[in-house]
Amino acid sequence: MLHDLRKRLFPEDLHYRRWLRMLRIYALSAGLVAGSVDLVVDSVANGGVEATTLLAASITALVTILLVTGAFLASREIAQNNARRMIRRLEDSVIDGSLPHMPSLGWELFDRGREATLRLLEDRDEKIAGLQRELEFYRPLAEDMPGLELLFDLDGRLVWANPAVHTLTGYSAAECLQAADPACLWVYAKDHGSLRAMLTVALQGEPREGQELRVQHRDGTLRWYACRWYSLRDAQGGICGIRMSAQDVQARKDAELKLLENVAALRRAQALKEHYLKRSNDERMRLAALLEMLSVGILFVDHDHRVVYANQRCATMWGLGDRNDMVGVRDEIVLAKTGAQRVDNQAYLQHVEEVVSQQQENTVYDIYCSDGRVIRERSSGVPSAEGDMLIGRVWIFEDITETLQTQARLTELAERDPLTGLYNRRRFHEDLGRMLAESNRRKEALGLLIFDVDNFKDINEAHGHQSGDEMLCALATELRQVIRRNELLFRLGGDEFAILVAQPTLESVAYIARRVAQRAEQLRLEFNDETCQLSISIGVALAPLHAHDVDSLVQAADRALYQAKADGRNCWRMAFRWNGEEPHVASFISNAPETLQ
Ligand SMILES: Nc1nc2c(ncn2[C@@H]2O[C@H](COP(=O)(O)OP(=O)(O)OP(=O)(O)O)[C@@H](O)[C@H]2O)c(=O)[nH]1
Repeated sequence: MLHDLRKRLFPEDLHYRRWLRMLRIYALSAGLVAGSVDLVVDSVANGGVEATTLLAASITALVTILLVTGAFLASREIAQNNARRMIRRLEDSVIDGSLPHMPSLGWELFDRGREATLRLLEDRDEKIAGLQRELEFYRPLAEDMPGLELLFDLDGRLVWANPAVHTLTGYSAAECLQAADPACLWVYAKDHGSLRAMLTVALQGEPREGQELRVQHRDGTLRWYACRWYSLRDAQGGICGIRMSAQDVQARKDAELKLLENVAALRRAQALKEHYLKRSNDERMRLAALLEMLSVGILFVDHDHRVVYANQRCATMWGLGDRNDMVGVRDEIVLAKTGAQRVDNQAYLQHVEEVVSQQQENTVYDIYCSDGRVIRERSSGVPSAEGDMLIGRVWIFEDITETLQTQARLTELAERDPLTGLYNRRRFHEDLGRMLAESNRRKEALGLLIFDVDNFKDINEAHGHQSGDEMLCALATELRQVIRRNELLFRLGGDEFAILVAQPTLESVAYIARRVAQRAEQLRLEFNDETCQLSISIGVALAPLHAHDVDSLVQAADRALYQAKADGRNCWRMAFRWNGEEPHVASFISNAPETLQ
């Protein structure tokens, strides 16, 4: 049995011999103990113990104790050596991954330990096999990852790279592993520092996400990658390596770049828009201030017929209160509210209807108000910025009452003779042209009487210029009373006057000439207690009887007047009938009206 045990557990003889030697020592010790005990027993049985016997027995016992102690120590060393040897075998088997040859020692304690160890090892093998299967399962996943997958050890050395590294960088996994600085083999030079910083942080157990760097392919092209760093931990939780997982984000980078460009373009556009908006607002404020300062009322109505803008002048002009209250109100409401102020509201509404429906441009319409005001209205369509449509209509209201009054006064001044208050030569020519045209159009006659005070120079010289003025004024006043509704009296200048007669007959103008001459003759004025009297000479011409146009009609009347002067004054003469030749002056005198017939 010992031999078998030796062969199974200790192939070397050294330990066996030591063990055998120990057994012999035990046997010898047992013999010595038995001999000494036998000697002492014999001595006791023989009736006494001799000193020599006792000494011999004592020495024998002492030797026996020493032998047993030595055997015990030797067997303990052997046991320890055997245990160490088994442990070494276990360690070896753990290292090379094989189950150790552990035969039974035949001792219960050792065998229990052996069986427990074998169970542990079998468990370990099963786990290893399981891990192996898992590894085989996951390996394709790791190797087929589309991005870069790299493993670094704790010294930052690359220990594994997935096959995709070849496609993505142009360097094979083997080339990467052999390179002195494999990561920097294909990381863009400007990003080497970033990569080292990321690796350092990851090795410190603080991996970060979202860091990006550029990978430069062997062919020189650059692409952006997003890196994720993971700490690989062992069973005790300590960091045993670093995994870097990098995904191509070039498309996202391109999109981001495009987005940034678009955002920049948008910002520029926004800034430009704000700039123009500010300018537009400034412009609007300036325009609003300008519109408020204008003396005209301004009303803008959009194409939906609602008031969009009205200045305060407009609101005040039409008695509509605050201009802001007008905004948003329909134009028909505004027209209705202001209708009572217009003399002929119906005509105005019709005008507005025509202007709006026919989209008339730059129309002018004078609105006569019941309070005496005259408001001139102008309107025009407002085109859109594109110019393809009208966005509304602007109405401008100008109170021209004062203007018209001033104009009337100026016209009066320009057309009136300041001395006598009669219409002057300018107005005479205007009215003559207008009435002659009207007469021609209606195929009616027009009569012209031109008369001159006889020897007025003498009156001036005799009584003074002032007296001459007074005489002229008195004559004008007198003749005003003679003039009828269809007759107009003018002072042509100096002592010369004229009368225009609408729709005359030869009889009627003769009658007027007589009447005028008589009233002039009857006029009496006192100068320096001296009664003064005057007479006039009259030239008469009719259109179209004696002339067809203004100049020839005046000329005919002038010639008749000249004839009256030549015939001794204080008479009237009529031009000859016009027969296409030079008109001849009639030789009728004022006190012979019957000869007209
Ligand atoms: N007082 C006064 N005299 C005027 C005015 N305008 C012109 N005269 C004068 O009127 C006179 C007109 O004279 P004439 O018409 O040429 O001659 P006349 O003396 O009237 O003689 P006949 O016309 O030939 O009958 C001139 O002496 C002018 O100086 C005026 O406004 N006031």
